[in-house]
Amino acid sequence: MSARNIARFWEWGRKIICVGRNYADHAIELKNAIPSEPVLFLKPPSAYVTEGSPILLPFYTSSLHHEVELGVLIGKGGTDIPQSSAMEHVAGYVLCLDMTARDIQDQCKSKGLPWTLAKAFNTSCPISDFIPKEKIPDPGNINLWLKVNDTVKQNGSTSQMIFSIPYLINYISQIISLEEGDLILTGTPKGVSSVQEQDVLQAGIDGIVTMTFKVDRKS
Ligand SMILES: O=C([O-])CC(=O)C(=O)O
Ligand SMILES: [Mg+2]
Repeated sequence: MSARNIARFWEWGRKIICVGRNYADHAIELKNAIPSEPVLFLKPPSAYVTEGSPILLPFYTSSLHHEVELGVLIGKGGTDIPQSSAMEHVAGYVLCLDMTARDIQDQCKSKGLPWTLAKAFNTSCPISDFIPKEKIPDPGNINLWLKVNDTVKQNGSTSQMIFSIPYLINYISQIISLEEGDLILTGTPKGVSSVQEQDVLQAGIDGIVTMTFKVDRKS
């Protein structure tokens, strides 16, 4: 069997672990408390979508939001990974969108129900090309941006994260063992807003990567 290619990790069927409220400015814009420990939720691998395919509006939402996030790709698995060696477990990065049915999430929050319908639907995790680790020497200080139809909506630095990447790898791996090919979405800065059918979303990491996705409705 030929060696698997980490650059096509989304085909491996591994976990997508998402961190919520990791930027104070975004927690505040949605009137959430600033967390004292990371807020975690999951997306299934069927949430992945790559450039060339559209983001599909779920039929049950009227408020689909974009959230641009840095994705950290695990290259070496582990349990109880110490912060001091956490970065040795990283293979690289991807730019991600944590697409969120905000109206459904609000309903789930008020009813005390899980966020699965709001966060885990097909195409809820658009991703860029794989970015090898060496291309981002300091992932704690890069700029993420997102435009909807050429209007800038989000523009924030990963230096604003409440919980750093080593902290998140240590915290998550004490609860959910990490495996090669798992992806951690590290949360979104402020500026989330709703998108409509036929909108074009462009996102990037300054100097590193850009990606473009169209929003469509399932035919
Ligand atoms: O706002 C949310 O839904 C939580 C979240 O995913 C984030 O902060 O990135
Ligand atoms: Mg998010």
